[in-house]
Amino acid sequence: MHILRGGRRLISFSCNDYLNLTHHPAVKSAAIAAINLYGAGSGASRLVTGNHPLLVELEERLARIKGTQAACVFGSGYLANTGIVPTLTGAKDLILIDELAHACLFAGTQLSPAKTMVFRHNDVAHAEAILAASRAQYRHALLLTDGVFSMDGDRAPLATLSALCAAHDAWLMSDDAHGLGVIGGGRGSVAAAGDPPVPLQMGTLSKAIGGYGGYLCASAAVIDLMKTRARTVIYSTGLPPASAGAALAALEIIENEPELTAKPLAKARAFCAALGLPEAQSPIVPVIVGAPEAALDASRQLADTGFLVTAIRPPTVPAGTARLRFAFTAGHADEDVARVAQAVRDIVKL
Ligand SMILES: Cc1ncc(COP(=O)(O)O)c(C=O)c1O
Repeated sequence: MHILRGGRRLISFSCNDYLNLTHHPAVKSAAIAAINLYGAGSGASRLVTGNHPLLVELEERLARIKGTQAACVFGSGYLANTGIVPTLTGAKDLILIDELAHACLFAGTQLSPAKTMVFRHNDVAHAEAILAASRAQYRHALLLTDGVFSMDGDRAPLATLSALCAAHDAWLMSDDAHGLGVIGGGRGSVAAAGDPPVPLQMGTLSKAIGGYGGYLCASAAVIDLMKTRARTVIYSTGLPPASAGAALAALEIIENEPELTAKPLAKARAFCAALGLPEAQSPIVPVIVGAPEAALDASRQLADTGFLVTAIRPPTVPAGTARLRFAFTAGHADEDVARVAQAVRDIVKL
């Protein structure tokens, strides 16, 4: 939560370590124990000799939390998305993707020969219009969305998208990188949406889980396909034991400490209430400033006040929407949330 920058100790509102598990004693001990037992690295692709028992345990646990038949762990969230999308789609298929979906979902579409069409952000009617006009010309259709959008903090309408996909015989895939551990009682964005059918639930172990790695939770048939076909599984070294061990310990905490998992969203909501912003839907709150220089300047001024809040600029976000991106964690003191809100009020014209 604290970061040393240029010799100064700043309170960070820019870290995705929502539950502060990167430094949790049980998580660190589990990583050390995994190294002691299985070594520092996995030594090879999982298909060769890199498939240590902790990965299997982790997959079982992720599948249980997400309520799917099975799961596949990848080296990272980026590797997951760039592996999953081209494994599921071919030249005769159609991909629909939300315009604000994460860069690595777009990277996945670039690795697929399928036709890709972009729908307006969270605009189910636009996605429906595309499916109504085009679905029949393609073999399979895959709709891609973030569950929680990483730069805006809003959530996808997963229940409506699920119904849309069912009506048009399309697969729905959600990226829950910023949902697991912090919404839906800790189970993520699908749970928060009331558990609608979402057959492909991807995520990362690098944010609320506090470590590193990616995953897909899905049916046993899809997971078998990933483990035998996804290039980022087959041709990449298995996740190191320490990361798997740490993730298992983190998930144990997430499943057993609902009051902890509720905190980041509560802090984000207190911040929004203090500034008169719309209620936060996740621990991520953007304060849109507009011009890139203005965002950089506001970030510098906040640093002078003792807060690290990174400016996010195009091309990461659309032109004209440069912003301060706040990420709230369980460990942020209520006084610091109030103080940073006051600083924003002083620095940014809202
Ligand atoms: C929505 C989303 N998906 C995927 C990723 C990539 O995950 P990883 O950092 O594990 O590669 C990120 C961020 O890093 C993200 O914000």
